[in-house]
Amino acid sequence: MRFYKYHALGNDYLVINPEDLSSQLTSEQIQIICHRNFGIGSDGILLGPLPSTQAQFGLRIFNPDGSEAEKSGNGLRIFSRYLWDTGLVSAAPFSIETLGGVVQSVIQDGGKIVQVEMGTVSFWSDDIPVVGDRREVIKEQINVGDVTFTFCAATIGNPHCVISLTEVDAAIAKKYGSILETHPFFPNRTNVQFMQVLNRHTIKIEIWERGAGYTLASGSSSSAAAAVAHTLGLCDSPITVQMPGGEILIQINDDFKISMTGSVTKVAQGELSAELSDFTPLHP
Ligand SMILES: N[C@@H](CCC[C@H](N)C(=O)O)C(=O)O
Repeated sequence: MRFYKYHALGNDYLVINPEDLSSQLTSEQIQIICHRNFGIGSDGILLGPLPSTQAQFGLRIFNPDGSEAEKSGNGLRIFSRYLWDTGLVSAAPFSIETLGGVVQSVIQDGGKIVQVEMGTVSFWSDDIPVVGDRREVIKEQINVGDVTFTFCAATIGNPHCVISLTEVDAAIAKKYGSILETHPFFPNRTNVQFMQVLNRHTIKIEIWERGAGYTLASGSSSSAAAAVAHTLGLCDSPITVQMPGGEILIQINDDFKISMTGSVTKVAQGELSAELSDFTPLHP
């Protein structure tokens, strides 16, 4: 089975073309392939191009724990670059259908930069989802052990919990991320961002991803956090999102439509050993 490995600001994905699969990928296979020791190692798998009646291409996105994500901003930039590298698209905009909706991509700088129209951010509880009465989830309280955070929740197709603090670092994301990811407020779990506003056009985020854990960058997290900063009146579009892996530019229009621009880097391509698919580690 062929794979193509790319990273987007250190958030790495494997592209697998369904034409190279003899059968559906199982959750266990996804977990092994993504495992940093027992497999190739990645923050997820992009399965495509798939047929679509809504867009030129279809895409399915899987997290390293085997769960399926509705959307992935870095994943969409990487998949767009794969389509460019394989000659399936040109410089003209093209559409991709995901579980979280249809997006439009434009290749820039020979594939090194990709701009994606990510769709519209919603803060409504029934869209995200968040339990409780239907409302926009803005500046609510959430208890994590003996700590209470003020958070906002948003969706850009996948769920996000955004916590604004005066200072953020990797340690706080790693300490509280997994508890917030699986908090009962979020029936489908959630991605988590700890956000520090640096100025009216710049934020810094530390990320704990649903089904992936701590990652160096996230496009959908950047979209959600920037939208929260904007709706709280703390930032104005365009917003540069600083992450450990690098920066993404987020533009927000008056209807909260999000445009995301960021880099993509090709890492490798190769063949997955048949032996790997048969391997079942004791503790994956
Ligand atoms: N890294 C991605 C997010 C991938 C999906 C996320 N883990 C989820 O389950 O929603 C990004 O760049 O958006």
